[in-house]
Amino acid sequence: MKIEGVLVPLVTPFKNDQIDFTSYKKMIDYYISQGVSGLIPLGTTGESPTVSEYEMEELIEKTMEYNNNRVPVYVGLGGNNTNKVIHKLKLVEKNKVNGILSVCPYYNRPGQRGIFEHFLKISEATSLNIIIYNIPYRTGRNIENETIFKLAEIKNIVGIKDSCGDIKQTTDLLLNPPENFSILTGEDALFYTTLTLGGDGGILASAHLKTKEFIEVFNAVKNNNHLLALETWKSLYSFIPLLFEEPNPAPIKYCLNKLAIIDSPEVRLPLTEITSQLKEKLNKALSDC
Ligand SMILES: O=C(O)C1=N[C@H](C(=O)O)C[C@H](O)C1
Repeated sequence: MKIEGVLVPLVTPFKNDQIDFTSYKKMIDYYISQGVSGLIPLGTTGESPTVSEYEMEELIEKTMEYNNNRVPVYVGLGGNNTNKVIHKLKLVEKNKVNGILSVCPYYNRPGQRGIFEHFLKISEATSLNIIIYNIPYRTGRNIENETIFKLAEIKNIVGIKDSCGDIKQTTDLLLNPPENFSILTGEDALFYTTLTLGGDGGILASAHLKTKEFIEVFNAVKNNNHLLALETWKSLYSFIPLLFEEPNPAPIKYCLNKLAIIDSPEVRLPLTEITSQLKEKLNKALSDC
């Protein structure tokens, strides 16, 4: 079954450096009420690099408890040590998640064969569905379309979160979509473009804000109402870059705190609070939220 629509890679709210589960439950209830198609804890936006294994287990359990089978849940689980990722699978499989979002190995910069073998070994170690995550500007490595086509033939590799940063590569993939394989953008500014080229949706940090508008763009394109889709997209297009002007998710957490959705905007080092200049810009942008 295709994964489609707007999926939110949930921030992990902290308060005094502890996970703030009260805010987290409020977020989950809020985004489900807005009509999102899925939740993704422990993505980049969830500050996965600075969440401990113990916190990860608790966060997944609480996600499933608060979600209560309302929408699909895909957990961010990736790394650059294949055996370590496989070891961590056990922490995820205890819960009835729909699958994992697994980032291309980073820092050790494997070749295409290594990238393929990495995901093949993970796919053989679990029955969970896997969405592969291609984001060269973070990992230092691009998963080429040729590798994606080979990975798409593996039964439980069910889709890709495409942040390849190359519109030709993205277009070539979208115009030659593998069968039973969902193509979701992770490049927020390309959400509308991805949909018009036949993409299935997006995993969008920016959809923490103006969530209904993102969903309206998706629904309008699916209903071939491109006038409405484009008009709605124009209202979002200038807002999105503000949320990435400083390292994600600090700008988003600032906005969620201003909107009283989370109790604190704190992030964990090496991420830091946003500058007063960006706060001013976001306050202006939020005034019409
Ligand atoms: O956490 C995610 O998933 C996403 N992370 C991207 C990033 O921060 O590079 C942005 C995208 O919206 C989703």
